[in-house]
Parts: sequence; C-alpha cells; structure tokens
Amino acid sequence: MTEGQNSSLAGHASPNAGPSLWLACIDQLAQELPEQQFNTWIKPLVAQVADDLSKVTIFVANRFKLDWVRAQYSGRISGLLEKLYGQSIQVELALAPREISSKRYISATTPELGSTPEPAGLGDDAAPGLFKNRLNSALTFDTLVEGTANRMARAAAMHVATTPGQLYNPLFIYGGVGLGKTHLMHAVGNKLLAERPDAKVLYIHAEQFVSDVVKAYQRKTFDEFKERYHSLDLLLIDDVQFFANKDRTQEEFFNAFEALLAKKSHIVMTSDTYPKGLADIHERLVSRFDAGLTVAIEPPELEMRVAILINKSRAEGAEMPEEVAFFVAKNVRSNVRELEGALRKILAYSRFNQKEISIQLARDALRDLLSIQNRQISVENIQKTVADYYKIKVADMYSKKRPASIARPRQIAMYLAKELTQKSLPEIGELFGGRDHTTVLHAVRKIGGERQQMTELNQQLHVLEQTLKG
Ligand SMILES: Nc1ncnc2c1ncn2[C@@H]1O[C@H](COP(=O)(O)OP(=O)(O)OP(=O)(O)O)[C@@H](O)[C@H]1O
Repeated sequence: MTEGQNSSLAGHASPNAGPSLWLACIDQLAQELPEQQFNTWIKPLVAQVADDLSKVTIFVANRFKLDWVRAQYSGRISGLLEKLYGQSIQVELALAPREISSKRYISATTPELGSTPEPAGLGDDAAPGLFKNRLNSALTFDTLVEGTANRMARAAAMHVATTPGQLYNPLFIYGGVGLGKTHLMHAVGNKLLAERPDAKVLYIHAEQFVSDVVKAYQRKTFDEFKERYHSLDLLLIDDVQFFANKDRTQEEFFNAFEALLAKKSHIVMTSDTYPKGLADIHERLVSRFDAGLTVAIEPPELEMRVAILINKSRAEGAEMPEEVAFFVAKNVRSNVRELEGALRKILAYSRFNQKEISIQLARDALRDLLSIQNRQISVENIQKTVADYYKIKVADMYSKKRPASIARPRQIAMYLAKELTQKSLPEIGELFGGRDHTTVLHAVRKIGGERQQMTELNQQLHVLEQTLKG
C-alpha cells in the first residue's frame, strides 16, 4: 500500500469512525462476494482499527486461514478500505489473540445498527440454572419503525407480547429477506420479559434447533432436550423453512409445539414464505403453523424507508436531512438491511471526509451501489424476466394482444417497471408498445392493490423482484 498523501484527519476521527469504516468494508464485500465465500472467509474476520484510522489489523483464527485470506482477499480488502476512507491505510493480518472478545475489536456481527447476534440455542451452554434467552435487547418495538408494510404483523406481535398464550397462537410471520421479521420476534421477547422478568423466553434460529436435535441424538439426551424446550413460556423460532427435509427435527418440533400449546405457552415463527408455500415440511406441521394467525411483512414503502433512515441515523448520532433520506430511500428499495448498509456507508463517508450529509455526499458514498442498480434494472430486463417467468414471448410485452394470459404478465411488468426503475409513466408506456400513461397507471394501481390481498401474487412478485435485483 502507498503512504498516505493526506494525513490531515489523523487523530481527529470520531470514536465511531473505525467501526463504521470496517463495517462499511464488510458490507461491500457481502455484496460483491458469493454468499458461501463471504460466510466462510470474511464474516469470521475481526478487526482492530487504530484510533487515528492509520492502520487496520485483521485477526484470523488460524495459520491456514491466515494464508488463505492473505492470498485471496487482502488486496481487495486494502483497496476497499482505501476507497472508503479516501486515503491510504495500512492493513495488517495477524493470528487472533485470546482476548479477541474485547470491545475494541469489531467483527461482522458486532451488534451495531441493531444487527442480530449469532444464532445459538440451548445446546452446550445451557448450564443448569443459567438460562440464556438469546435476545438482542436493542431489537425492541421502540426501535422498529411502523408503516403499512408491517402494521398488521406489528399489531399482532404487540398483542402476543402483552397477552401471551391467548389469541394468535402460533403467530406465523413471513416475508422476504431483511424486512424486520427477526427484529419483530426479539421485540416480542423483550417486551414480555420487561413485563414478566421471570418468563422463560427463548429466541432460536431454526438451524440451531436442528443442531440441538442432532446433539441430543448423538448424546442420547432427548429427555433433557424435551425438558428444556417444553418448559418455555415463549418460543421464538426464526426461519422455519430450514426444517425442510429434516424429518427427525420436524418430529421433535412437532412434539415441542404440541406440548407448548397445551400449556398455553406462545410460539412465534418466521419464514420466507406462508405456511402452505413451505416445501418439504410435513403436512401436519404446516397445518398447525397455519392454525393461529399468519401475517406478512411487505417491503417498506417509501415514507417508511425515509423514517427508518432518519431514525437510524439519529440513533448513530447524526442528522440526515429529509431530502437526503428521500434520495436514498428512492434508490435503495429492496429491504431494510440494504438501507442500513447504505446508511453505514454514508455515515462513514461523512465522518472520514468531515463533510455534512447532503445529496451529493450520499451520491458519492453510494456510487457503486447506484451504478449497479442502474445497470441491472432496465425496463427491457424486466420485460424479459417477467416474460420468461410467465412463459410468454417478450414480443407480447409490446403487442396489442389482450388475452388474460398475456395482459396480466404485461401489467405485472409495468408495475415492476414503475417500482424498480426511475422511468415515468409515459416513458414506461412508450416502452410497452406505445401505450398511454393511463394504461400504465391502471396496471400499477391494480397490481399494487391485488398484491396486498393475494398471497400468491405477492410471492410471485417477491421472486421476480429478487431475480431482477440479482
Ligand atoms: N421497520 C423497521 N424499523 C427499524 N429497523 C428495521 C425495520 N425492519 C427491519 N429493520 C432492521 O433491518 C435489519 C434486518 O431486519 P431483520 O434481521 O429483522 O430481517 P429479517 O426479515 O429477519 O430477514 P432475514 O429473513 O434475512 O433473516 C435489522 O437490523 C432490523 O433491525
């Protein structure tokens, strides 16, 4: 790495600048690398950033990993840090010391901006008398912004938190990635505990439940396992789609489910799809999942995204002007996790460069993200993806044909064009074979309205949106 040309910031960085810089770098790598690679090599890295931001030391667990990370990723990490900081930084790799849990170190899962702690269950660390509920105390109803997208789910969750074991049992919350399902679950647990500190609450990710079943199997400790799970007052279980094809886990979960319901304990579950949409889960479980209340969380609407940005930025000690929040919210639409990533980049950029948050600064901080979006989502791309999905010809997108099998996918494509691109209604009409803007408006309203009512259509739109966003 080259020596810094400008060291004027040395010694003047804010206390949050180091963590923000490293987390912004991690966010960027999460977007650039395949998930598997990111999870294996980057996520476990822990960094220590010098107070004057002159040096970042990255700790790696063992020698083998150290060599691999150095060979494969160190150049990229240095380049990214330099780009984010705007001047050179010395990057060093080292073997992790024992005291790595000290607060001065930052890992990809450091609970900043409300991130969720690593999933963990009752497994090894559930020593007698010491019950870990695994709740993240930062994820509360107070920090969850309410909007049309999550109103129903939030109201139901609040009801469960205040009067558990009564209505809506189980509560099944579903929706796409990063929309706040996990947050809502933790909020239920935290609220119940605030009112009844003795309540036995457990948050667990479905994968950890699977791993607990495996351990109980290996160690022949099913009695202990049952005693622990069946004695809960509130079980919060995340991402139950992970139970697919795991027969023994499903059986144990079924038993726990029945036992908890019988004693009026409450169960809250999340998933990426509604119960009947779950693949490879036994019918008897699916029907039980659906027997309480099933609610969706939708992608947040514009005003909600703006409110989330302003709130989260305030929580980080920075004021984001409304016009900047609107600019960011219009450009980052998919989910809240991405909004948080964008916010982190903006805050880091503003801190390092000691500049006020403005639209121009946001544009600079997010330039990679904005250019990827502009490159990827074009109306042509949408037309092709929707035509493929509904098995019609791309040419039918511009044709005058009217049978429902063609007209409906065309309306869906128009709706997505309005949602995912910056094009105006007349421009979209033009790209759909010279149609009038009122035709496009009609399609946008119709599909938008039906989306709220029809689960199946909503799922299809989720799939299309995820495909288009890559
Ligand atoms: N309405 C909201 N207000 C404030 N923060 C939110 C809101 N919705 C989501 N978040 C934040 O966005 C991030 C992602 O949310 P969360 O982890 O709960 O998503 P999820 O739906 O469980 O996603 P996944 O399916 O990927 O686990 C979290 O940091 C969460 O605190």
